[in-house]
Amino acid sequence: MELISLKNAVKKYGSGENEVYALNHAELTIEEGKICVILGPSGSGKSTLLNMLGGLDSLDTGELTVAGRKVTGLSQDERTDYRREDVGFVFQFYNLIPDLTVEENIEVVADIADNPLDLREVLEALDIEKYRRRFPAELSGGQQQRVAIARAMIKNPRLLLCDELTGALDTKASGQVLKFVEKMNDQFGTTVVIITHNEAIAGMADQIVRLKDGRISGNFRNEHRLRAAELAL
Ligand SMILES: Nc1ncnc2c1ncn2[C@@H]1O[C@H](COP(=O)(O)OP(=O)(O)OP(=O)(O)O)[C@@H](O)[C@H]1O
Repeated sequence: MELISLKNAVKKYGSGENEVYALNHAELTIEEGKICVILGPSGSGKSTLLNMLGGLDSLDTGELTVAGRKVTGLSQDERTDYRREDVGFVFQFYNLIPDLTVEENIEVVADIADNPLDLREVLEALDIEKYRRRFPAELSGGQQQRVAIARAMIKNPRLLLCDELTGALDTKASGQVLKFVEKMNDQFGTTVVIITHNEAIAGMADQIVRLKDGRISGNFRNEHRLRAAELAL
């Protein structure tokens, strides 16, 4: 079943000579329960696309539907509801709250979720139970990213959006973090969209999308999907 449908998406920045099409009539569908990796050079529109999918920004023209909800045309408040209910975000730099413990970082999101997962289940799934009373600064980058994934997953989102989630990690920690992303997809059935510069990550995708100058320049089903543990990062 289709989770995401993006039709004729246009997003422009600037005007006159400085006008840039960050998305230029982009069309994309992503099936529920799949892992989709979006690749593209710097400036190709990856972050713009992710911001649209996550309801952080709105299109100039075109239509986005996620889980049957028409995201284009939602008011600011409705978009906030969409993000809160349906989308988990993971960014390159973890964005954890430094003064809260691991557990508290996750709980603050659980508290505003309509239908959160069980905290213990999420801590166990990401193998971070042992760090629950630590503060972010007491953890390695890879461990912090696992906490960030837990925080995104606790609300049981339909969609997990990951923006360069291994960009600040070494190869070993990157592999570990990707294994946990794959586990979220397996265990909770969450649809995952990963935006990255790293071509090797595409190996774990069911769907590989390439962006160039705001256009979808490639969109393939990956028939020979690798497990995250097999990636040559
Ligand atoms: N707020 C903005 N104001 C003006 N131009 C913008 C803005 N955001 C993005 N752009 C432009 O839109 C285009 C797409 O940018 P975007 O950040 O989506 O690309 P990207 O593929 O994510 O790049 P990177 O990999 O460097 O993050 C670029 O030309 C960028 O300069």
